[in-house]
Amino acid sequence: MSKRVLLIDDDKDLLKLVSMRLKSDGFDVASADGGRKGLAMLDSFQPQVVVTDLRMDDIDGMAVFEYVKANRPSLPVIMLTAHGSIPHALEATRRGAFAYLTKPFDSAELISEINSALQAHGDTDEESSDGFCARIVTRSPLMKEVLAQARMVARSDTSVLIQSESGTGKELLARSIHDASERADKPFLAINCSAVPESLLESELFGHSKGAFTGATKNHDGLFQAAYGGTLFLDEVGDMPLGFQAKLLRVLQEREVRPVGSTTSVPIDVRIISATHFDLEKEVEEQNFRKDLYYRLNVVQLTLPPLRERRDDIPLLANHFLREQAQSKGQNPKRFSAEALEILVSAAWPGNVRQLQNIVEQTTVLSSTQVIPAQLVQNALKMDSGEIPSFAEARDNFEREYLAELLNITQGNVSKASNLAKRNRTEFYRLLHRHHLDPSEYRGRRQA
Ligand SMILES: Nc1ncnc2c1ncn2[C@@H]1O[C@H](COP(=O)(O)OP(=O)(O)OP(=O)(O)O)[C@@H](O)[C@H]1O
Repeated sequence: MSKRVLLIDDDKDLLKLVSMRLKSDGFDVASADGGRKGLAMLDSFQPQVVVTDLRMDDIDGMAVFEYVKANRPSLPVIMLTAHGSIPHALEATRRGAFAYLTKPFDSAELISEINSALQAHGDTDEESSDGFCARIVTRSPLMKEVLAQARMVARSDTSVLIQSESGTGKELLARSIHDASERADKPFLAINCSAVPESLLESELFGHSKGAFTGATKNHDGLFQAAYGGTLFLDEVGDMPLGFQAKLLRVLQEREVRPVGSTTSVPIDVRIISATHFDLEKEVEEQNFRKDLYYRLNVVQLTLPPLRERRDDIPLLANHFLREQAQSKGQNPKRFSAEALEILVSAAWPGNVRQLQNIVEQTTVLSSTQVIPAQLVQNALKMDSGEIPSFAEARDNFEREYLAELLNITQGNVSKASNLAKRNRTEFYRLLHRHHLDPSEYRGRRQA
């Protein structure tokens, strides 16, 4: 596929000449004879490199660069400058422009800079063709398929369930769907159902009225009300306690909430996007998740592939995070050595994109040179490689050990064990089932 170059220069002759030269070299070129026209072509043409003259009458090259930097931070910009404006071009490269060339320049020189820019920026599209999910960096066909589905559902009000491994970008996708929907100018609010204790979920989501419980000193809008007109993202919905699932279902069916302690209901207007790293269908089969709620949440299901199934994205994402980090610190981006990149590309990535982001952050901070060496990457991956479980894994491990200990103490007596845990028997059985613990194996055992 030809690489797309957007050429902006108010010198029409030069525009024609350079455009011909780039086209004969296989580039797909769009040209604009002014900054304003150039910016207007960003969305329709989706360039992979922008080449812009610095001095122009309407919007100058510096303003073009600033606009691109703010709106398409990963799109490289090459500045063309006349001799007198070199200081401005230097300033632009200091602020993140990829390179500058002084007029008159040799076309071969420009082509070489364009190729370097493409290489340094992952040599690929960072966005899907219509600008949907501008923040989602990918070149993976698997991802593009998911994004195409997401783009279609964004337009409707359908409930979406995103079922994928931790760190694959579920929240980012949910936010992108919201941004591409008609609800974009209303709030996008998120709640992590596994991080909020059951006793607080109701007031967090539905709100409470003054005096509803000790400490409720004034009326409080829940997230359903606060997100009115917008989108509510229920993260880790698979962790929602069964008892609460029935309440949520009722709210979704009746499209109104009654804040805790209130006698009146309030209408709601939210789109629900939920996410889980569990196989929710299996949870339904094992009666850990309500079937009726599952069907209500899972009108459309999207699945993000784990990073190990889209290794082509790794250099792209690594460069993206390097640039993001440099930008936040107002520095020039560092880069990975070729060997370091190879290690990144072949790593296992159990924590997916979030883990890659952490590794990039760690190694950038620790590298004393602009080029991050392979050894640093290797060390960071080793340290990250599993002695420390993820929060979800640690919680699962704790639950399993806790339940096993209760069975051990009570020698497999489920009534006693559920009493100790202050859970009813049915729920306790479900927990045992989820962790594949069989009480009969503990009967008659001497306490360990
Ligand atoms: N394709 C991508 N392009 C750019 N950034 C990404 C991409 N995928 C994920 N990220 C970034 O990686 C981090 C993790 O993503 P996110 O929180 O959306 O994942 P998640 O699946 O919701 O994670 P968890 O399961 O841990 O809640 C975020 O900082 C997000 O911006």
